[in-house]
Amino acid sequence: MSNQSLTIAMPKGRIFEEAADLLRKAGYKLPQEFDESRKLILEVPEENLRFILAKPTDVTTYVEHGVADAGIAGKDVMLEEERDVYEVLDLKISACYLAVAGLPGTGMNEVAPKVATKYPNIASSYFREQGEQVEIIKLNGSIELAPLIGLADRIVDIVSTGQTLKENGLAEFQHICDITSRLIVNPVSYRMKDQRLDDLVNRLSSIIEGN
Ligand SMILES: Nc1ncnc2c1ncn2[C@@H]1O[C@H](COP(=O)(O)OP(=O)(O)OP(=O)(O)O)[C@@H](O)[C@H]1O
Ligand SMILES: O=P(O)(O)OC[C@H]1O[C@H](OP(=O)(O)OP(=O)(O)O)[C@H](O)[C@@H]1O
Repeated sequence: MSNQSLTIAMPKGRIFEEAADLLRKAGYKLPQEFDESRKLILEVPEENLRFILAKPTDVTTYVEHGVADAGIAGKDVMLEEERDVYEVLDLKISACYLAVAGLPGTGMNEVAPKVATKYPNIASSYFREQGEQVEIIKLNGSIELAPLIGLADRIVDIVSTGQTLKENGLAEFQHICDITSRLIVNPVSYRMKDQRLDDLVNRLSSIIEGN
């Protein structure tokens, strides 16, 4: 197989552990330093492989610009950003879903309905498809605060265990879509480094299918 160099963008944060585990099971020698150090670029010279560690929402940027050949990103980020990258494999890790939630027993304000979210594009297309005209308010975190404090009637946010909704006394109204992490590839790398990327996909696929 060709020994072209390969750069893979890895998400920091909650996806990291499952993604690293999957790559290690697929035989990629992620240095142990990865789990402990603050270093952001780690080389595996014997495999001509380099990993970069990025914020989950920035992985798509590195891959779209071609400074990383491949990366791991949540489907939520892919749907929100519509980047020019190929989504080549469902890694079936970091499962969660996007939902509409709000205060139980409340409807939307009939005159000026407001929806708070970290995902303005996903939220506006969802409500457009439902035939509802809403004002979208972009937040960057603690989305569940919005209905509690009177900023919005509804939120669109990630639900995983449901604990955050429960502890804040919110109800889930609609399930929008299921989310898992995906392997994404830069379109030029896909052509130029096809053997190495096929190998990556095949090795990861056999682990995912065996899980
Ligand atoms: N409970 C959850 N909350 C948020 N994201 C989740 C959850 N469970 C799985 N995910 C997936 O993990 C991805 C990364 O999560 P998140 O954006 O919270 O990253 P982080 O690095 O942990 O936090 P931050 O981006 O604030 O640094 C999401 O895009 C989503 O696909
Ligand atoms: O269903 P659960 O298991 O409770 O998980 C869902 C929560 O986790 C995420 O928030 P995160 O922890 O990323 O914090 P944030 O508010 O800063 O986005 C998400 O935005 C929800 O608030």
